[in-house]
Amino acid sequence: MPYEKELAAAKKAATLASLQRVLLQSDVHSKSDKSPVTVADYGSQVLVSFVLERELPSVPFSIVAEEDSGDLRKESGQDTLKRITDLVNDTLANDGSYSVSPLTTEDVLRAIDNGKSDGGSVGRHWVLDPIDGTKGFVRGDQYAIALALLDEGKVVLGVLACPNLPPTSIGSNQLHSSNGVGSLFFAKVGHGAYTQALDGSTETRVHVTDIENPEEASFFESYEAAHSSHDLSSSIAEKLGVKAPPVRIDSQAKYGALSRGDGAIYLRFPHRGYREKIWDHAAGCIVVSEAGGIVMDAAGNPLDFSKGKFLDVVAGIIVTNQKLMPSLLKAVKEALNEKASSL
Ligand SMILES: Nc1ncnc2c1ncn2[C@@H]1O[C@H](COP(=O)(O)O)[C@@H](O)[C@H]1OP(=O)(O)O
Ligand SMILES: [Mg+2]
Ligand SMILES: [Mg+2]
Ligand SMILES: [Mg+2]
Repeated sequence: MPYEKELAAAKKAATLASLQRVLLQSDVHSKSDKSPVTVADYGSQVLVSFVLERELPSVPFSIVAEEDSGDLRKESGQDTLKRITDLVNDTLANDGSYSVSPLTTEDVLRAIDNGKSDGGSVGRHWVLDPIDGTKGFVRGDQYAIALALLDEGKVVLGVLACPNLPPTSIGSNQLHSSNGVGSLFFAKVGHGAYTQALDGSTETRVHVTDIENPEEASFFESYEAAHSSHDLSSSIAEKLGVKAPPVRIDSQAKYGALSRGDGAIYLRFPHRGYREKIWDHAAGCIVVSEAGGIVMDAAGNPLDFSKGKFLDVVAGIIVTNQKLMPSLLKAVKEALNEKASSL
């Protein structure tokens, strides 16, 4: 079966990265674009790179990943580098699947730098967001480890590990895992989307909701208003006739929740000047598509992951089922036109 080994390796990598035990509020640093990064973001990138290299030793290796080692190579980054190295070694030792001598700080820097690839339309590239939704992670809310594989510019498999998303469906007031077990979602092109609890229970196939009436639909959007315009999504929801208030959660956990029918629509309208990255959508996009949903930009184009690390989308990203997409696109067009004429 195509991509079977790769999917098994990706599940193992994302699951291991989700087992890092960290003190949440500590170790938050600011990157040059002012967004936060934590010891766990780096640790997760190291663990995923380590597991993929171990599990797929014969394959040439390319990863397009969010984090880089620049700040950790500076004098001021030495403490953080040491903490990342300890965290990764603790996680590997607790898991026990790999008998290796502890990684050195050099090994850690090298593993982070494996993520330097530019991607593109030729060959195979892994696409990794080691912690997607860092702000959610720091708050103790939703976040995801998001890993996908591109082959000739197309997403062929994706895995989302969501440590704080309960394995049973969420309502708007039950967003947290009550027993501490999170959810894993995975999909391979042409083979459907599946979920299982992050502690390894049996897998079940997932489908997006088959709701046709927008009045029965609920929608997801970013928790952070700085990441996506809440005004625009409420205007779209109103035009469409959605009655329920928005369900705001961080990260690609939104794609996971949508793939199993917890909500019907995901609206994302980043503010002017922000460019979407492939690692923020590749895994979520294949999980939802294989669950029967559709992911498009606000002009109705499919997402193109073949152009390097950026996704050039028109205006925003919208996700829903086949039945609701035509009326959603119409509402989006109207809301965008209104916004343009009011400026
Ligand atoms: N100014 C911004 N606008 C939109 N998205 C952003 C912005 N800054 C960071 N992001 C990224 O948006 C995603 C989270 O979106 P949300 O949780 O709102 O759906 C994350 O990938 C986050 O990066 P990161 O991976 O560093 O957390
Ligand atoms: Mg980040
Ligand atoms: Mg992200
Ligand atoms: Mg991230």
